[in-house]
Amino acid sequence: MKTLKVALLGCGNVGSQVARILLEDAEDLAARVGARLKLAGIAVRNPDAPREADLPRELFTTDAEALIASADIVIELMGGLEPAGTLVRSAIAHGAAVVTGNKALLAAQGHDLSALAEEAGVQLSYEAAVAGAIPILRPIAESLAGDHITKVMGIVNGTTNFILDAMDTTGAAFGDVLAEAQRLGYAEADPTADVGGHDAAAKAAILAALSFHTTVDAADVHCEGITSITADDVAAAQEAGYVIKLLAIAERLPAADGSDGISVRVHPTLIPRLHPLASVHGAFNAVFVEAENAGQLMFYGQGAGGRPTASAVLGDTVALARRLVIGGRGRTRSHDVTIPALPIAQTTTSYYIGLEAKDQPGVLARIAQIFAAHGVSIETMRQTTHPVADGSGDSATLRIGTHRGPEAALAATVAEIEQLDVVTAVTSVLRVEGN
Ligand SMILES: NC(=O)C1=CN([C@@H]2O[C@H](COP(=O)(O)OP(=O)(O)OC[C@H]3O[C@@H](n4cnc5c(N)ncnc54)[C@H](O)[C@@H]3O)[C@@H](O)[C@H]2O)C=CC1
Ligand SMILES: N[C@@H](CC=O)C(=O)O
Ligand code: NA
Repeated sequence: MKTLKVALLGCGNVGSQVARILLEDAEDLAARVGARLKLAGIAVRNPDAPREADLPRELFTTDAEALIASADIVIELMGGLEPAGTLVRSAIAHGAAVVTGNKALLAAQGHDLSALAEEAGVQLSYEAAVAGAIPILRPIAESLAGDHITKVMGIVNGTTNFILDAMDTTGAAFGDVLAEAQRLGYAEADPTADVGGHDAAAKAAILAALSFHTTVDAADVHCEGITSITADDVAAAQEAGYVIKLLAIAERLPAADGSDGISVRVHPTLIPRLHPLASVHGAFNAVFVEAENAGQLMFYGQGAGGRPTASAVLGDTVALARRLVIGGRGRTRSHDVTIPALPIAQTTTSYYIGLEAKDQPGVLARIAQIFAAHGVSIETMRQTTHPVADGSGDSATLRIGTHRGPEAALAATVAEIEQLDVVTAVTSVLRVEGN
């Protein structure tokens, strides 16, 4: 039986599990591939660092380039742009097939790397980069290749879902839950990538590029994280029958001139508690895909963590190893159309607004007039009154839900309401999906 040499770059949460599976399941993998997958070495910064899995010391090296030079398959699980980018390019130049879970690298340089791989006739696979263990990129790129995807919407960051879910179900504090997500291996090396929405934005860019057969610049993804979400926001959402989730949304929309555009965005979103995405708990992820002929599809599973992510890495490795056994050129994704990215102002959504106003006659009418002036229709309004701490009278807490409208009109409405002398604070503005 033929032997394919595998070089592993990085041995952290995911890499250590990939190494373990390659060693423990060697016989099964050989039977599935039709060739032995020999773990030739593991490149790390410190070969003597303690590892999750019990791995032979002689596999470790600090010389990644030497390892790559003799490999048939290179698995990059270091993370970050450099040296990962240079090493992936080096692997492609050597004619090795590449598997990576590095969404930051793919969102920033995926187009160039795919073009290089295409030119070199080598395979580049990255199922682990989006929604961990969930098979989502292969279904989009292959199973739905004969359809037209119109929208992709999902929970694609395990860390933030873990945090928001704990805030919603146990009232836990943000910082404590983040520390737990780090301990469980869900968070990125720098967790601001998670809580700031950038990890989800990188995944949204990858999803949009594959779904719409185009190039998506990570800078074109509108990105808001969850750092400003408070326990009050969570409680107000609960009261109104919603749950707050960080959603990544990519959709095809008509641009202002009537041509086609795509909107790619990540932001905290209210969704009704009966919506299927509301029941995605912990570090689980779920992605909705809408296609012209297939209709609605939903993919659900573990989006983070060493073992689940290693499953996706091994799936890619087996698939491309099978291709190496059969022979022939590999095929990576192709971008054959350019669709402009639309600014967030050109999307359509609905808002749920929380504000504090003076409890005086005429206040509601003034607020309602501003909505009307911008053509924004109010769907629900709730008011509770409470005394102001300094004894100067009563304050009204207002929660206003709107019908769907252009984002630009909704944002202008909020900006004008903030200027009203009777409004003491706009406490939260969240978009709503799934109504
Ligand atoms: N942890 C997770 O749940 C998921 C992670 N990913 C992605 O998989 C990749 C790996 O993630 P983790 O295993 O969680 O990261 P990690 O931080 O636990 O492990 C990274 C490994 O790479 C090594 N490394 C980093 N820079 C290096 C350098 N310059 N030279 C040699 N070795 C170097 C580190 O020593 C460590 O062994 C990242 O791109 C991440 O975004 C993707 C999906 C899920
Ligand atoms: N940090 C990421 C890991 C998986 O991609 C997450 O929390 O989802
Ligand atoms: Na995946």
